[in-house]
Amino acid sequence: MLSIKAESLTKEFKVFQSRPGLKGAFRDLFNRQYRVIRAVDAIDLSVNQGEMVGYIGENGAGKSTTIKMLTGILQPTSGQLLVNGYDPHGQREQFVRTIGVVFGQRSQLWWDIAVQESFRLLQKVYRIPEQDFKPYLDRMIEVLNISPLLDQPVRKLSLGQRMRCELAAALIHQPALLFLDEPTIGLDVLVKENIRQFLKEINKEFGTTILLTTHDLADIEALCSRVVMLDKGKIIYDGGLQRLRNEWGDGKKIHIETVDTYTLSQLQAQTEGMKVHWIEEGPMRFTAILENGNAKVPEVISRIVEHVAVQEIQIEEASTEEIVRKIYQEGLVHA
Ligand SMILES: Nc1ncnc2c1ncn2[C@@H]1O[C@H](COP(=O)(O)OP(=O)(O)OP(=O)(O)O)[C@@H](O)[C@H]1O
Repeated sequence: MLSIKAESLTKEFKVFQSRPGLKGAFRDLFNRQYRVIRAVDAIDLSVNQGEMVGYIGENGAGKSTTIKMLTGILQPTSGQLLVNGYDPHGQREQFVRTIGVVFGQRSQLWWDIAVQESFRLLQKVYRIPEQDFKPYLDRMIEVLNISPLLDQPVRKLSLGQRMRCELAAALIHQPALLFLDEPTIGLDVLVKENIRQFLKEINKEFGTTILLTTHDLADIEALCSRVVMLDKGKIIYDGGLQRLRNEWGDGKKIHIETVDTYTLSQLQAQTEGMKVHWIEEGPMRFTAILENGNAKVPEVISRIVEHVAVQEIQIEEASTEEIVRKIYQEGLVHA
């Protein structure tokens, strides 16, 4: 079953443009001029139930605008959109019961009341029967380790504590789809790791679909097997994290330490016909740089170990962060 189905989804904003000078301001009074910004430009996106998808892009790429349409906050300018089988904007009331939302900067908990009171209020908002509410909430409290925080007002919590409570609040009605916008921003390493672990668990146990928007690519690496990359309102990559690495992560390096002394040409000879560039790092240390998906690491290694006495081998892969930076710099469509 599809959680999200978007076809040619587009959002345009009309932005008022003022003319310079006093004369311009006067003319603006009678005849306003607008410029149209296409924040999201005819995107097609299908997400299956249970998938964990990373939605990434530079500032202003159109991520928030997409999420706002997917959560029903904004009405699309054009295109088709079904989320959990609903039109998010048109059928908002039924639709919101099927999603959970965590927007890093905004809270859905009431600031001045104790956390558990917020949970109770949300139970009423979503009309969750007590027999469903209690055991599930107890489970969240345990896994997220928020029991000591329940009787504290939200304003007294640290960011990491609040984030864990936000997650419990977003999941209190057991939504099929969870939207996360920068869920680990500003958190320390340990809390980040706990939250990632928790998200993996709920995805596995309840089959919750997760759409994650983040600038922290470590979140994506830890959680998502699929990445959708947006640039100027268009999807420029939609596929596996591994494919992204294979296609863009050129410069994959193999560091080799040999037992005996070899010349550079002896090593070069082993990978003849392959797109491998060799560098001599020291008397018995060499580096092979593999070109973009053409030369495969296992094949290079097996050719080397057949004829060269090797002491140590180390493989260095480009990080997702480097790959993404490169894609934006080169501005090429590889998908
Ligand atoms: N309400 C609005 N009115 C006019 N323009 C808008 C509005 N909201 C967004 N935009 C414009 O649409 C484009 C996409 O913005 P959006 O906030 O979706 O990007 P983003 O990828 O979420 O960026 P960031 O990572 O900075 O949050 C930008 O050019 C932005 O200025």
